[in-house]
Amino acid sequence: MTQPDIQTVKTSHGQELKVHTYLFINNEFVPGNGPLIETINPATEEVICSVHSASEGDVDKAVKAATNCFKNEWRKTAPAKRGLLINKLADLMERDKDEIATLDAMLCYTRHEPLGVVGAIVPWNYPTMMPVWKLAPALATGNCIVLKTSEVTPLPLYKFAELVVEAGFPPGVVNIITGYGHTTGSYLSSHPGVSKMAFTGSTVTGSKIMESSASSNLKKLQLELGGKSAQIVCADADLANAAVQAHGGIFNNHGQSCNAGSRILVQESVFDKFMELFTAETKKIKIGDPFDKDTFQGPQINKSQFDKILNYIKIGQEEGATLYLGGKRWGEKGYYIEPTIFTHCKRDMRIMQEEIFGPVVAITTFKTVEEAIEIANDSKYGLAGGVYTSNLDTAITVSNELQAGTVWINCFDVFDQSTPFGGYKQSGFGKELGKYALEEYTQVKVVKIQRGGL
Ligand SMILES: NC(=O)C1=CN([C@@H]2O[C@H](COP(=O)(O)OP(=O)(O)OC[C@H]3O[C@@H](n4cnc5c(N)ncnc54)[C@H](O)[C@@H]3O)[C@@H](O)[C@H]2O)C=CC1
Ligand code: BAL
Repeated sequence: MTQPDIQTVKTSHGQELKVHTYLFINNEFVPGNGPLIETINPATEEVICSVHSASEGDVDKAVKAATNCFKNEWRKTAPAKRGLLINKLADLMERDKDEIATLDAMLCYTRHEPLGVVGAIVPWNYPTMMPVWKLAPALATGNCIVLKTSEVTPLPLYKFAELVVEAGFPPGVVNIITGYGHTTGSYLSSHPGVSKMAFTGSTVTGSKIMESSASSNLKKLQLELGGKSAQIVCADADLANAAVQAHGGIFNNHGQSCNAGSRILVQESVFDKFMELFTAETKKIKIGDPFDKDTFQGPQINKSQFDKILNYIKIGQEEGATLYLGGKRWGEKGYYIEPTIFTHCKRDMRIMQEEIFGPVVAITTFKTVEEAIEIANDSKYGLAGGVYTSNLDTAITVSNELQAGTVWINCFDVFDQSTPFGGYKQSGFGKELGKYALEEYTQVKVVKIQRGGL
């Protein structure tokens, strides 16, 4: 026989309280379908009461209630109204504080503590910047770090290591190692002495690191993974600006950026004009020696990336996209690839879905902003996105609706160390930069003190 929701219980001081023992779903106390769970008074070892537990069906009900409310109401409720409700709840808690305090502890505070030894694994595309994005918040919050550079670009970090010594850091605070991913990287991410892994690289490797974390010691994780970011060019945009920004958005660092705007969606009515401006911008690219100050585009990082990119260019042609510009090796020596533009791309083509990580952009058209949002979100990735428009409503609608961790408006690839960066969906989780990064490298301890005993 099921017990009533409200039970009268006695505290160890003999005080009588009425407590709920049912589940709270959709603002109602409802009986749970799991077994009853006894609440034990740890001071007396006596049963205070039994509470209902949730079966899988109850969990489904609670998730469904939260999902419905999130979609249809709470997400759209004005922050001011949310504030009023939260304030009202606070007033009610204050009114009933004695009762709540009896059921809880009395004096309570939190401490943000370092995690201990942080492991970091970085890629080759920004060999100094990616490590620094991890080192700075890790050290500032009191952690020590073991950082594995990419086996392809170890050198800058060893120069950095010299500066660590010169600056006077105690030995052991910063440790930098190099090695292959499947050996050194895998060992580091499985190491029981490491409390957290911070990783930037491919989504495939990110999921391996998640497995290593799960099977070793449940390390806290921060994963900054791949991307296939969309740049949406609306008909009302300043097209000259859009062409310049979208160009940098894809071709900066030869396309070797996780946030590269490698899909460009152009509103049908301005397609020809945009292509004229964008192509003119692309043709200005000076390819050559990376040490020459006029060079915009140097070689790709290595033969394997070079081959991979050329293979994607072949795939794009085979899939029926129009090769509008470039598409070949540049020169005869070095891993140079011509800046390459595909047009008439279909959203399910591999060049629209997969991270190429090279100077290759896939362009398609759209009729309405709603359609552009749908195409942009049709990706397993969600790192970044952009919209070019002169309409504030459009800018706000697109930035609200894009499933991406960063949205640029009338610009692209703009970074600032005070604003956080990180992905949605399979672009990973956790934030780098800004104060959010500090949270990634700390754990919060709650201290509750029973007053009177001290
Ligand atoms: N989103 C981003 O920032 C990056 C994305 N990529 C994508 O990944 C593709 C392949 O490039 P890769 O250099 O092979 O990327 P990757 O993700 O395999 O390598 C990045 C880092 O992870 C390490 N690593 C590899 N396997 C590991 C494992 N099993 N356990 C622990 N660490 C491991 C590597 O040694 C390197 O330090 C690129 O074409 C590009 O599409 C690559 C680099 C950065
Ligand atoms: N563009 C900076 C972040 C990255 O590509 O990894």
